[in-house]
Amino acid sequence: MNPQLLVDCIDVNTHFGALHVLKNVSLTIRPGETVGLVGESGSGKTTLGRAILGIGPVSSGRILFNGTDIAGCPPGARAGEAAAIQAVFQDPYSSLNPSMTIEDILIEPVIARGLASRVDATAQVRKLLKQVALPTDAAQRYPREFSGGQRQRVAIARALALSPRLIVCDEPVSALDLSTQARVLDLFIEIQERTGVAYLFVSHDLSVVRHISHRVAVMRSGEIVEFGECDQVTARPAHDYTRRLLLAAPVADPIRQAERRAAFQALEKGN
Ligand SMILES: Nc1ncnc2c1ncn2[C@@H]1O[C@H](COP(=O)(O)OP(=O)(O)OP(=O)(O)O)[C@@H](O)[C@H]1O
Repeated sequence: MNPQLLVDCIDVNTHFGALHVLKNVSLTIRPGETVGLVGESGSGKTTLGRAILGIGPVSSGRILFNGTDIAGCPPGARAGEAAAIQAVFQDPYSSLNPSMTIEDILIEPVIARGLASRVDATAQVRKLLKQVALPTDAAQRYPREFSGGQRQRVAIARALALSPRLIVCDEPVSALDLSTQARVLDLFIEIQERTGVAYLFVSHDLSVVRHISHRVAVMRSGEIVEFGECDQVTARPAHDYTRRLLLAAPVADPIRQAERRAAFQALEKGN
């Protein structure tokens, strides 16, 4: 075991019936690091994220979390810190229960695990809302009263409620408009700087991954074909498939790219 690693996936395989989806996948995540996971639709990114979360199957291989093998172990059966691997998914509209107030959404994971009394958990809500830059009066409101970007902030706050060491972020900004994407990405970075949480950041969008990742893994047909420092992989890719992904990104949607650059530039100027 390497003590410098938070997550160490070793030769992970997943089959869905006859379909061999993950093929000897090895990938590491260091404490406080963001690893971007890119690849075309159907390449197996979500399957790997779900395996790490304990909500998807593993046929063989090991997933070490802080040295403990958690492969095939559902979240409820995970001991200690491994219980606190959290997730933020793509769709902020369907991932929040519409009949619950934001306060109830935020305290539910804490109460469900018996980690705090309702009174203590409620006291945490204000802090969580502040962490994601939502007003404290949001607590008594319902998801329908918020925009997509605000709902994704609620989903991030819910993930933070258990003080996780890792959040699996599966396309967490894909459903948002471009300026909201930039602001939510900025929030992910700010939270990481403050808390030291690590992210596995799954996206088909290389410009998003480039903005947020320390290292990038490229997945093709269930295999990691390239894994390295973000600058290295995106500026000097070693694999043809990565080069094709990089070439495809700006050409496929030049207007989106220009808008995104403008949004990031505005962010960098503090607008
Ligand atoms: N529960 C399941 N049962 C059967 N096949 C599945 C299941 N989940 C995923 N698959 C298949 O596994 C393959 C990989 O899917 P996965 O969702 O991991 O890809 P992805 O890279 O995340 O794609 P996308 O970017 O479109 O979300 C696909 O062929 C998919 O149809």
